[in-house]
Parts: sequence; structure tokens; C-alpha cells
Amino acid sequence: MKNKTETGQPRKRLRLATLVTLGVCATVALSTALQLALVDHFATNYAGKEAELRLQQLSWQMRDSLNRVVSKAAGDVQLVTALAQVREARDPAAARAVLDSLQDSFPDYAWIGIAGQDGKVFASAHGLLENADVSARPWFKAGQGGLRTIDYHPALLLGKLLPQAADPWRFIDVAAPVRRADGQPWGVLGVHMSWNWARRLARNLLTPALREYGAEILVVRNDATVLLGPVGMEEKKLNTNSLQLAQAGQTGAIRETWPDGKVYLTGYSQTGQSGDTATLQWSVLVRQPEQVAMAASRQLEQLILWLSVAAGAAMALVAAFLARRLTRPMDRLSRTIEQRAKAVEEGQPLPEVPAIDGFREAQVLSRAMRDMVHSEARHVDLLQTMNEQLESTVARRTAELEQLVMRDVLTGLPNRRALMQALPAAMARVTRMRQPCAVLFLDLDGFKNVNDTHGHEEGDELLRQFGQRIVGAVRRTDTVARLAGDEFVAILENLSDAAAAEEMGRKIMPLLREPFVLKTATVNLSASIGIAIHQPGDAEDLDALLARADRAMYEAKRGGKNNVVMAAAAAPV
Ligand SMILES: Nc1nc2c(ncn2[C@@H]2O[C@H](COP(=O)(O)OP(=O)(O)OP(=O)(O)O)[C@@H](O)[C@H]2O)c(=O)[nH]1
Repeated sequence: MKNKTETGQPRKRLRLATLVTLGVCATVALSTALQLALVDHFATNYAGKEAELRLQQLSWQMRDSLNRVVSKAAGDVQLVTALAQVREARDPAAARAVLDSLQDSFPDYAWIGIAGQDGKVFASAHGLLENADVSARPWFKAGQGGLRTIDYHPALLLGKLLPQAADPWRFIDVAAPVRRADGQPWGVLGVHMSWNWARRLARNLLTPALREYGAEILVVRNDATVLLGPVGMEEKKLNTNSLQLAQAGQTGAIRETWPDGKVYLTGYSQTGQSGDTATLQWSVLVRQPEQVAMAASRQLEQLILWLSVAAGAAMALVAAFLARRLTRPMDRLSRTIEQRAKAVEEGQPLPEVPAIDGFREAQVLSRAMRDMVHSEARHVDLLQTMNEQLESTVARRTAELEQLVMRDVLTGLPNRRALMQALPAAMARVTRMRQPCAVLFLDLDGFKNVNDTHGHEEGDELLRQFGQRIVGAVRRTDTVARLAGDEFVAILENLSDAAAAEEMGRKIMPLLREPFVLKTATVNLSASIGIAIHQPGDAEDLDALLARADRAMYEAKRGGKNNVVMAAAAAPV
């Protein structure tokens, strides 16, 4: 029911080419959406993880570099305190020579000096601050206890003596006791390392590409003070999750919102070793704005979107082209079928089914259809011929049947019904032609005896011969009919007068008396004839005319048979 409209007509379906094109477009749209979803889910996720890993690795690099330099400084201090020229130094010049060469080897050692137990600088690289009292300096105090590092700090005295630069002088110190050969401490070696090395490390690590993508390195002291970082943040306190994680000794990368309100991906790690006084524990944070970190992935997403759309459009075009090409043979076939159906409706000549060889299926289909159409045409022709034959047979049979109806089966002569049609016509001609006609009523004498003696079949044969004798005796235009049994009637037309009829009757009598040669016997019989004349102007109808002839025949019988009796004339009008 669903395939039909309310009027009962089948619904018009989409063409195959349209269906295929729509199907491909839908598939392409679906796969594009799927690709984008996958890109969004996996590629973006992956890009985020990649960016985090990159930042984490950068933080490790910075951590390792910081550790390396701090431990190098500690190593240098240990090395120098172990040198004989320093340990056994009796005059400053010998010690100064060692300190000079150490400073020359690493210019970020802003000051290197040995202070005696009294806190006075005994010797220093290039003599800077020699004899100055450093007994109150943290490095001096700490260095007496062993190898120590002093965290980031300004140094007012030294800062003033050193050349001024854009960045203020900040230092970390490494100090260790200096002992004589007998193990007695006599002073403290201190190295003031300029913070510039850390700034330079950060600059070197941040390649131009990283800087362009907004990556920034922060070094944060344990008290949350930023030692190194973006402009405006240095020497200020910081509070981020990444800092807390780094201070807890963890390393990794997270996505977090910084105090400036922006979302950053942050890699974090920590330098130094807890409990090791020769190391410093700083948190190293490397951050990058998430928007920038994910820009490449977003660009990739856009690129995939446009590529998918372009590929989709191209595929849809190709699909439409192919679908049209593939379905063209089917299209031609279906159009021909529609045209044929229309032609049948309108009674127009049917168009031929085209021979199609676009591809095998279409070829097979068109051949099958052509065969079907041809065989249908042959069947229609055959049916038409059969129909015509049937119609003519029916017409012939009908004509024959009418003749059954009008003929006497035994003798082949007109029967009573035919007589009833012929007699009024003859009577009408009498009126028209102004010439009388006669009705001869003939009845065999003693016919029953033939049946009884020779059998019914011989009786039939006799009746046939009797009929033919009457036919042979009258004119061809006259009518001879068998009424029933051995009763016959002859209508004689165009008579000159009544006497001509009686003469005709008497002429027949001897013919009827001739012996009838049957199969088993030869029989002699006679007949009784009653004759009624119908004159122009007689008012009688056919029944009355026939009755007069019948009565006359009976009179002949009563008169002894084998005789002709003329009936009394009919009453005129
Ligand atoms: N063989 C044969 N006999 C018939 C047929 N129709 C009627 N008869 C017989 O014809 C006879 C006619 O009867 P009647 O005319 O009284 O017999 P009839 O011997 O001729 O007597 P009359 O006319 O008085 O001389 C009957 O015996 C019918 O059985 C027929 O088709 N074939």
C-alpha cells in the first residue's frame, strides 16, 4: 500500500543515478565528519600531549644545565681548595695566581677569594676586595662547615665594584674550608657566581622558534621567588600548581591557568638534591600559552576540513558522473518502457526497445526486453488471427444455425417456419404484381403403411424422393416446403389464373404415382392435393389461405384420395 498514492498510482521513485550520487555524497559527508571527530579527538589530544612533553623536556634540559653548572662550581671549589699552592699559601700572590686562572677559565665567576679565619680576604682573583672583612658574609660562615652553596642573592659591595649592566648583579655562592696539610682549617674559599650564566642558559635553550611560540623558562627558589623569568615576574612570588608539584619533587607537564588569567601548558622539574648542601633546589617551569601550543593542531584540523570538503566535492562529482554513465543504459531502457506505456494509452505506434551494449548487465537486460517485446508482438498477432478466425467461425456457424432453424432436416426443403415467412411475401407480391398465387397442400395416401411394412428409414427415403418430385414439377422460383409428416406445401406464383393452378396440380399427380425405388423395395403411392388460390385483393391472411388449402386436401382424401380438389375462392374485400 505504501508504494501507491491515494489515487492508486505507483509513487514516482528517484532515478538510480540520483540515488547513487546522493548515497556517495552522504558517505563522503559522514566520513568527513568522522575524520574531523577523529582529528579532534586524537590529533588534538596528541598535539596537546606532544606540546606538554616538549615543555617537560625543555624543563629537564634547563634543570640539567643548572645542576651541571652548580656542580661544576662546587667541583672547581673543591679542586682549588685541594691545590698545594692554595692550601700551603704563605703569601697572597701564589694563591692569587690560581684564583686568576680559575676566573679566566669561567668568567661568570664574578669573584673568587680566600678569607682567613679572621674573616679578612687573604687573596682574591685580580686582587678584588683583598683585605676586606667578609666575616659577616653568609658564604664565609657557611663555608667554614664544609662545601656549601648559598642561594641567589644580591651583593651590595661587590655589585658596586663590578661594571654595571642591564640586569642587576645577582649571585649564587659556593664556599668550602681551606685546610693545611695537617688538616687544620686556616681559611674559606668563596666563589661568587654571577646569575648571568643562568640567564644565558635560558636564552640558549629557548631557540628563536620556541620564543616565537611563546615558550618561557622560569627558575623559582624554594620560597616561591622567581629568580629567572619573564619581565615583571623576577624576584616576585609565584603560586601555581606546577610550582607546587615541582617543589614536591615531581616532574611532568600540566595544563593550568596562571595568575595572568591565561591558560598555559607548563612543564616542571626540580634541580639539586634534597639534603645535599652542595646543590641548590630550584623549580624549573617552562610554560607556553595553550592557544599557541595548539595552533598547529587547529591549523591541521582546518586543513583536513578543507581537504575533506574539496575531496568530498570531487568524489561527489566523480560519483555523479559515474552514476550517470553507469545508469544511462538503464535510463534509456526505463524511458523506452515509459514511452511504450504512454503509446499504448494513446493508441500510438510503439517505439522500438533500443539495443544497448553499455555494459554486460544492460546488454543482457535490453536483449531480454527486445526478445520479450518481439515475442509479445508475435503473440498479439497470433491472438488477433485466432480472434478473427473465431469470429468468422462463429459467424459461419451462426449462419448455419439460422439455416437449421429454417430447413427441414430430413428432406432439406424449407420447413414450416420458412413457409410462414415465404407465404406472406408471396401474398404481398400477389397484391403488388396483380397476379394470383396458389397454395398446393399435398399429403401422401397410405404412407403409414410404408413405415409399417418397410421400416421408418425406408419411409424417410420415400419422403425425400416425394419432396424432390414436387420440386422437379414446379418452377424454380416457386417454393416447396415440408410442413410435417407426409404433408408438403407448394406455393406457385405469377399464375395467370386459377385454372393454371389446377392444371399444375393435375400435372403433378402422375409424377407422384411413379414407383418409389427404395433400398429394400419399390413402392407405389399416390397423393391427395388441395389447392387454394389467392387473388389480388383477397382479404385473408396466411393462416386462412393455408387452412383453405388444407381443407381442400381433406376433401380430396374424403373423395377417395389420389385426387386434386380446388378450394372455394376466398371472400374478396
Ligand atoms: N418414415 C417416416 N414416417 C413419418 C414421419 N413423420 C410422420 N410419419 C408417419 O407418417 C404417417 C402419416 O399418417 P397418416 O397420414 O395418417 O397415414 P396415411 O397412411 O398416409 O393415411 P392417409 O393420409 O389417410 O392415407 C404416420 O404413420 C406417421 O408415423 C417421418 O418423418 N418419417
